[in-house]
This record gives sequence, C-alpha cells and structure tokens, in this order.
Amino acid sequence: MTTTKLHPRLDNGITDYPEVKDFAGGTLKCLCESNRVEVKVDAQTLHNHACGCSKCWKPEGADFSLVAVVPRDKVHVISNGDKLEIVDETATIQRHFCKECKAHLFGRIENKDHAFYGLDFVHTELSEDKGWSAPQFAAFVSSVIETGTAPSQMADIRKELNNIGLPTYDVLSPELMDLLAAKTAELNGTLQE
Ligand SMILES: N[C@@H](CCC(=O)N[C@@H](CSCO)C(=O)NCC(=O)O)C(=O)O
Repeated sequence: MTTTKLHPRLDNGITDYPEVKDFAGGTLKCLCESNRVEVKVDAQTLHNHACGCSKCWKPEGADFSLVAVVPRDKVHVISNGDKLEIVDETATIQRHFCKECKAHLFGRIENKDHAFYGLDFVHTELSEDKGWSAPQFAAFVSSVIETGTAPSQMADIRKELNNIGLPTYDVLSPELMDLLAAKTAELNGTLQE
C-alpha cells in the first residue's frame, strides 16, 4: 500500500483513454479561468507515457506527468499565444507554458540533430476531446526521488505502475532509447543499417 499519487488519470487505472481509431486530434487548453491559451493538435499522439522527470509538467500533487509526441507541423497555437513563455531556452526541449496558470502547452526541440527533432511534446489531459492514445509505459521513474519521493517508496510505485499495465523504465522506453542511440551513431559515423 502506498500513499503516492501517480497522476489523476492513472490512480484508478487507465480508464480515461478510450483510444479511437483514426482519431485526428483536438485542442489543448491551458488551465486559466478565462482567456485560455489554446493549441490545436491535428494528429493522434505517439509514445504517450508517464514521466517522472523533474522537467515535465505535472498536475498539482502528482508524481508523474503524462506526455506524448506529435509532429510539430500538426501543432498550432490558436488563442492567447501571448501568454506563452519558454521555461528554459537552453533545455533540449523548449517547454512553452502559460505564464498565468503554469500549464505546459507544448515542448519543442529546435536542434535539428536530435533524434526527436520534428516531434512536439504535449499533455493530452489538457484536451476535452476523447480518443487520444493511451499511456504505454512509465519513463524516468527513479527521477521522482529527485523531486522529493522517498527511495523507500520506489518498489511500491513501480508495482503500482506495473499493476495498471505500464512497464517501468528509468530513462525512456527501449524503442526510444534505440532511436537516441542510432542518432548518436549516425552523428559519429558508426551507424549500421
Ligand atoms: N533525472 C532528470 C531527467 C531529466 C530528463 O532527461 N528528462 C527527459 C524527459 S522527456 C519526457 O519523457 C528529457 O528528455 N529531457 C530533456 C529536456 O528536458 O530538455 C530529471 O528528473 O530532471
């Protein structure tokens, strides 16, 4: 038994993701009461996952964020873009957040030599549209220790994630780590076909 709250959309199992075939996207809205920042995403997301890292945006009290990727040319700010600022311009992922409510609307990589260049990071819980892809794994699980989770809770947290069907990794999933390594090999000239 653990007192941890993974994320409001994970604590009772993965029930809020009725993934819809051919789902074409929806609109993300910040958490402000009025003048919401709105970002239209014209595609289904890929690689949706729980992320325990300290940089991804999490709802109040949650240990994990839920974050997925989508092609950057499918992401368009349609309202109140003047409220967006970048958390850290020097980070690999430039997270565009609403300076009033602090929600992150999208994260973008501007370095063309990065394996994930061309993909934006989005939190589909900011959308009321139903049909988004469901979380598939939990990444950066050990990182929750960095933001104040006791190491003694980690076994329970991993068990809880596994119980709702999410394999746990302390970096990204093997598939994504292979993409990162292949990009490094490509840049080093050692990539084999
Ligand atoms: N232990 C660190 C890990 C931070 C980290 O590497 N975060 C990943 C998360 S992306 C979504 O899963 C990352 O790629 N970061 C690049 C960036 O943030 O620019 C911590 O917890 O801070």
